[in-house]
Amino acid sequence: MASSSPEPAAAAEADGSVQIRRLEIADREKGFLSLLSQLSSCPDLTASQFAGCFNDLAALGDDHVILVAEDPSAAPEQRILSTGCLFVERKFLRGCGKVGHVEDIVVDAAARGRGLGLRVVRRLVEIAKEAGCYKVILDCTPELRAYYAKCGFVEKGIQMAVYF
Ligand SMILES: CC(=O)SCCNC(=O)CCNC(=O)[C@H](O)C(C)(C)COP(=O)(O)OP(=O)(O)OC[C@H]1O[C@@H](n2cnc3c(N)ncnc32)[C@H](O)[C@@H]1OP(=O)(O)O
Repeated sequence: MASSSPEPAAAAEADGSVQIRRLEIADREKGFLSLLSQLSSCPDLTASQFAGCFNDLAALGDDHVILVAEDPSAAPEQRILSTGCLFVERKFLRGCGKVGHVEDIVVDAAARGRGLGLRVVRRLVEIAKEAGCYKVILDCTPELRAYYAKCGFVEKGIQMAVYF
């Protein structure tokens, strides 16, 4: 019996055509915001609102890196399969040291379990190391301990927050 073909996203992941790169302004049209809405509240933004936020963040240069994973074979508005962010905090401590903060990691529900989340987080950690950060930290729920352990993180301290 012939085996069924893999889904397009799985095939693109398997043949290496899913590329991880920095966010581009055109990614608004490729499903970037709907992907983020799988993580938290992310109302749609007009092209002008998106461009304003994109340009503000781009002005931070390599201190604010947003990566996306794109499947060029997917429908145009569903090409962004994963994203993650690195914010580099600069300090006086540790001889003007830098700390990397990993934020906003998400993989499209249809593309989970194929190693994309791991690839995005590992790349962000590499970028932080290349930027001279002495550590990389993140906040997550207890359910994600095992996932971030696979990404190379160890549990340290507790998270506290004030929400407005
Ligand atoms: C700092 C933050 O942003 S915290 C917020 C994290 N994001 C979310 O919770 C959004 C919803 N969830 C998702 O988008 C995805 O499920 C993610 C990002 C958590 C994982 O992405 P995926 O691409 O599915 O993970 P990936 O396939 O790379 O898994 C890597 C390894 O971690 C394991 N893993 C993945 N998710 C989990 C989990 N929830 N719990 C335990 N282990 C997990 C996998 O089994 C795999 O292990 P293996 O290499 O031994 O097979």
